[in-house]
Amino acid sequence: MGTLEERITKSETRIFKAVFPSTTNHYDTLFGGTALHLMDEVAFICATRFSRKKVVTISTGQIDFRKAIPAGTLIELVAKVISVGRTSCKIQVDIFMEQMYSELRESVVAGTFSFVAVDENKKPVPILD
Ligand SMILES: CCCCCCCCCCCCCCCC(=O)SCCNC(=O)CCNC(=O)[C@H](O)C(C)(C)COP(=O)(O)OP(=O)(O)OC[C@H]1O[C@@H](n2cnc3c(N)ncnc32)[C@H](O)[C@@H]1OP(=O)(O)O
Repeated sequence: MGTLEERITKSETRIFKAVFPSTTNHYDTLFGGTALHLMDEVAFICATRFSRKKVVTISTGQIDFRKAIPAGTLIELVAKVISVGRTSCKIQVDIFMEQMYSELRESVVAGTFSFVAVDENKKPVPILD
């Protein structure tokens, strides 16, 4: 099991994607709904790896789209547990954009997602045993 800090470190979750035209809008930048979908997915994986329990999304915090993400770039989503309650945990998700053919990398989107651990009757249970 390990300490709380070890669990948080171990559950940090990263996903890379290439931004292809199939995921972009009429401005040729990543569709916001696609970004939200990917953020919820990586946050869900992080919360699941942290708790190793069934979790559901209870809320999202403010999501800041600081820069548009053009087609033809790479993105990395990084999810990390930032707070732990009795039945819930909050996950910070950052999206970093990278150029394909240079080392340029910058933080472009950030937000938080909260999850609650639930039992088979969908009732909240402790997030950690
Ligand atoms: C195009 C290709 C498609 C491909 C496809 C791939 C899909 C790739 C996507 C993957 C993504 C996966 C994501 C899956 C996860 C869902 O999809 S879940 C679906 C959406 N979520 C739901 O339906 C949940 C609905 N809500 C509920 O069922 C109930 O509110 C819950 C969660 C069981 C909680 O019940 P409750 O009685 O309200 O709980 P209560 O005891 O009051 O509070 C429980 C905890 O929540 C906290 N809480 C309550 N309200 C809030 C709030 N507003 N904010 C923060 N914390 C709160 C409380 O403080 C408490 O925390 P602790 O202090 O114990 O730590």
